[in-house]
Amino acid sequence: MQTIILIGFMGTGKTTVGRALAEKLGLTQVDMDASIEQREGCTIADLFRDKGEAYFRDVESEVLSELLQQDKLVITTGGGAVVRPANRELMAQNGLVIALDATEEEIVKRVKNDPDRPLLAGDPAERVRTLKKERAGLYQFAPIQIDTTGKSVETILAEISDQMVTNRLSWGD
Ligand SMILES: Nc1ncnc2c1ncn2[C@@H]1O[C@H](COP(=O)(O)OP(=O)(O)O)[C@@H](O)[C@H]1O
Ligand SMILES: O=C(O)C1=C[C@@H](OP(=O)(O)O)[C@@H](O)[C@H](O)C1
Ligand SMILES: [Mg+2]
Repeated sequence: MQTIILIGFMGTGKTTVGRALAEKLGLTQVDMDASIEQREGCTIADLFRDKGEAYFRDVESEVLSELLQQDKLVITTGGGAVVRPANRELMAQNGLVIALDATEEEIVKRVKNDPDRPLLAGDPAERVRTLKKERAGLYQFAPIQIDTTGKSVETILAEISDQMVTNRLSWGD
């Protein structure tokens, strides 16, 4: 079984759907943000505050390349892991990439009361609108694209399976 990588903007459900997908396929889920927090011994919010975003991006890239050396994982990335072209290339070459999306309104509804996303601090609706525009296109390299708006996790898993068949993709041996 090859490694599966979930990408998508913040709040599109990568961590949540990845957990269910790993359970369904009998794989281990590794959430990159959780790995970074464990490695650095602090929360993502603390890391941004104390060391800055550039430092976070360096750790994120290291964690990604280490995880991609293993098979049989479901890796749930942070929404900005696709910003560096080298990371996108690594993902495309070393796993099956699934992109999740949702409307701005749905994302804001899901994350507005969550203090754990430093890039959405202040006015979450404005931050989502601006950042989502800035990052438009960076998630398009995934062969599977799922709009999660208004859908249950079960429906999302079913749509992933449907697209696997339609696009003649395999989970690997
Ligand atoms: N399909 C869904 N429908 C409604 N709420 C969802 C859905 N998927 C995730 N959520 C909720 O949205 C929030 C963000 O989900 P999360 O999995 O952390 O997203 P990501 O990892 O992409 O930032 C969580 O509170 C989660 O419970
Ligand atoms: O989009 C981003 O730049 C980020 C997304 C977050 O992960 P989620 O997408 O799981 O919220 C987390 O990695 C960090 O706050 C930065
Ligand atoms: Mg997440």
